[in-house]
Amino acid sequence: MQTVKRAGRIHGDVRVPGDKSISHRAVMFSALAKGTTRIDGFLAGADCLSTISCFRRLGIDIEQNGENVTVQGKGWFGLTEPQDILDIGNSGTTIRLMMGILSTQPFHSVLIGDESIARRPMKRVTGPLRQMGADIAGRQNGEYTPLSIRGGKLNGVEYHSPVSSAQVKSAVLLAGLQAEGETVVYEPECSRDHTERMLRSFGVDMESFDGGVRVRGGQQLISPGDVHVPGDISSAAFLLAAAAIVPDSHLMIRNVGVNPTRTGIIDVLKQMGANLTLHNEREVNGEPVADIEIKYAPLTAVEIGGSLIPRLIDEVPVIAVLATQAEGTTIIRDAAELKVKETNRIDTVVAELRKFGAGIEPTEDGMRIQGRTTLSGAVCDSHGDHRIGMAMAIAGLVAEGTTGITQTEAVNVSFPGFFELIQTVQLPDEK
Ligand SMILES: O=C(O)C1=C[C@@H](OP(=O)(O)O)[C@@H](O)[C@H](O)C1
Ligand SMILES: C=C(OP(=O)(O)O)C(=O)O
Repeated sequence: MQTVKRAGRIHGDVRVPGDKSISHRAVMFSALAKGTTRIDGFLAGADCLSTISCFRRLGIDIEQNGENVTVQGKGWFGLTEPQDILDIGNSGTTIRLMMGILSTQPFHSVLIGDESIARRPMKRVTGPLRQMGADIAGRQNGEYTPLSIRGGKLNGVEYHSPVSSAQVKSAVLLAGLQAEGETVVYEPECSRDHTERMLRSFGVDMESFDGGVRVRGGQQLISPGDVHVPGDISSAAFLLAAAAIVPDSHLMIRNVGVNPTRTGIIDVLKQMGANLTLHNEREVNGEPVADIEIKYAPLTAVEIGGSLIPRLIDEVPVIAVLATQAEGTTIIRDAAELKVKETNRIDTVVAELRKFGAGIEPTEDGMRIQGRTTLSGAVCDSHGDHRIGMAMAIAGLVAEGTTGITQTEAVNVSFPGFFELIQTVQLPDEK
């Protein structure tokens, strides 16, 4: 069991590991482009390592040394039929994007993952890919893993996704890249656009418009040679939250990706009254990057919903922690997608924060959190969900006494070194 003690203050000048979404795509697209691509800043977390292992099984030579990865791409149709099943571990991004890619390949493959993945819905991807002509089988008619895909010739599709999901959008666009004709994906609210940005840096022509993305089939990827992955704003969010709720804190986080489809957490922190500034704003590989400085300031409650939700979906667990320390009632709505992440994050956040004495209620599509509350150290569980484990650790930094968290190995999915890093940025509470 990992323990966290109430912190005196949070201070320092740090970096966080590479962006998970960008790291997955960097490996996938490099494998699909002919020639050598060097990736730096790669997230060597369990999810992105699953992506590497799957592409090795598809015949791609990948050398990985910590944050440095070299991929010997063989072109879109250079992949070979895997001799064994492809195990994507805990990673929803890996399985859904690979479904799109494998649907275009002239061979058979089988995808499995862990028990959390086995509960996550896949019809949202199986459905449009079948419409395009892919032959996919799986439990409950393709809703759940294991999934078996026999790829082949696809036709373009005009797909109106009922959910705002970058994984759905990316899977359909990737399949569309090798389909006959044009593929258009519409979504209710704009989800993260790393696929579109990185594919453009690999020479693909695609049009983003209000409400969707359009791509023409029959395009090949051309490696840019190097891909630089910025720090993950979803990981930085835990440190930003810590500095936002522990009095007297002052923290600088360098080299963080600030793509506007991901910066909902910055908007929310500012709206709550946090003293937060972006420095040295620049663009790297078509992705906006900045250094983020935050100083403690008292917080007030917020209402969060609508188009903001996809821009902060993975940050909701830690936003709930922030809300326990903000004056007033915070309401989060339009976030039913939380129910189909690694855990049902509405249920797990509510159950675990209640152990600290937080005033938090689940709703149909979100939660309602009463602030500000004095939290008491508790023994809580990550439920095997990295973001829940880290959010509870941040709660532990303001809770009276000591907090214990079980199943914390899950944090390696997206933030290896998390507990060591929060140790280095905190001064002990001397009260
Ligand atoms: O495309 C991606 O890299 C991701 C998309 C999001 O999922 P959805 O597409 O299911 O919203 C997000 O929650 C996940 O952590 C990463
Ligand atoms: C939901 C997440 O990832 P994935 O869907 O890739 O498992 C996450 O990282 O919070």
